Amino acid sequence: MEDEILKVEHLNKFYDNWQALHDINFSLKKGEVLTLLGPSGSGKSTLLRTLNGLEDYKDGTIYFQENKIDPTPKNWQLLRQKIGMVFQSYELFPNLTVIENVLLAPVKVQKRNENEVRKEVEDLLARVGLSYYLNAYPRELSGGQKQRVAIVRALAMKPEVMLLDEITASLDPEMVRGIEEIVEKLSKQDHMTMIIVTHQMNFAERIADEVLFLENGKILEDTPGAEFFKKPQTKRAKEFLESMDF
Ligand SMILES: Nc1ncnc2c1ncn2[C@@H]1O[C@H](COP(=O)(O)OP(=O)(O)OP(=O)(O)O)[C@@H](O)[C@H]1O
Repeated sequence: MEDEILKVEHLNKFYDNWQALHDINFSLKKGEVLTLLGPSGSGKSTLLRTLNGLEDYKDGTIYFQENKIDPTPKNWQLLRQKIGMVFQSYELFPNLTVIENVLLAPVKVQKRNENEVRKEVEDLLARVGLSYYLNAYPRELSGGQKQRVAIVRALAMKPEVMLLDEITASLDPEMVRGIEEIVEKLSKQDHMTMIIVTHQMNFAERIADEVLFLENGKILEDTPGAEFFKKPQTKRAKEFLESMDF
């Protein structure tokens, strides 16, 4: 399909002998935001991590821009330049400053010109309100600021798609909204293609073009966001939304 960035067909994932993901199928088009919802332990993080090569899978096929991924470590290393990921726990290097954290991959991995990248990332850091913190260390930042750095670090690679794994889950409530606004702008203004795992239902409703509802490692629903939050198709999804006070 034209403009298809990611496609997953019949993906099965095991942890030892236990099956964590069952026959996962979906596709993601350029500019689209897919949100993974479901109860704790339903396999959302596992699926996201599999799409970034952080988890192996037993069978099934993942396509990136219509090319079948040969899931070798070397291929995933290359693909991580195109498939950016942001984690709940920031994963910043504690011994590097903000600007050093952000410049590391574009300069050392992508071998791009440092001055050129520096200009770009300074603009990105300004956009998220971090101009005064270029030379600060992660320990000097709040959780919300650290997460902004992590988002900019992923963006600095100019990825085709971003995977966001519960990126507001460790933040104080007053920080959550600021991060959500950054992600919403990324979608609405920059048309960034994203897959988002979140427990914030209001945010998911605002941002999701499509919702995958998972339970026990299976996709129970694949529904447009506008429909899912008004009228989920399955009883389980309805109960889930009620349990989230939605
Ligand atoms: N490294 C691992 N080894 C073994 N089992 C794992 C591992 N990681 C996750 N699991 C199991 O896989 C299942 C899915 O976990 P996963 O973290 O993907 O769920 P989730 O939907 O993201 O949950 P949450 O909303 O609580 O983050 C759970 O039963 C979990 O215990």
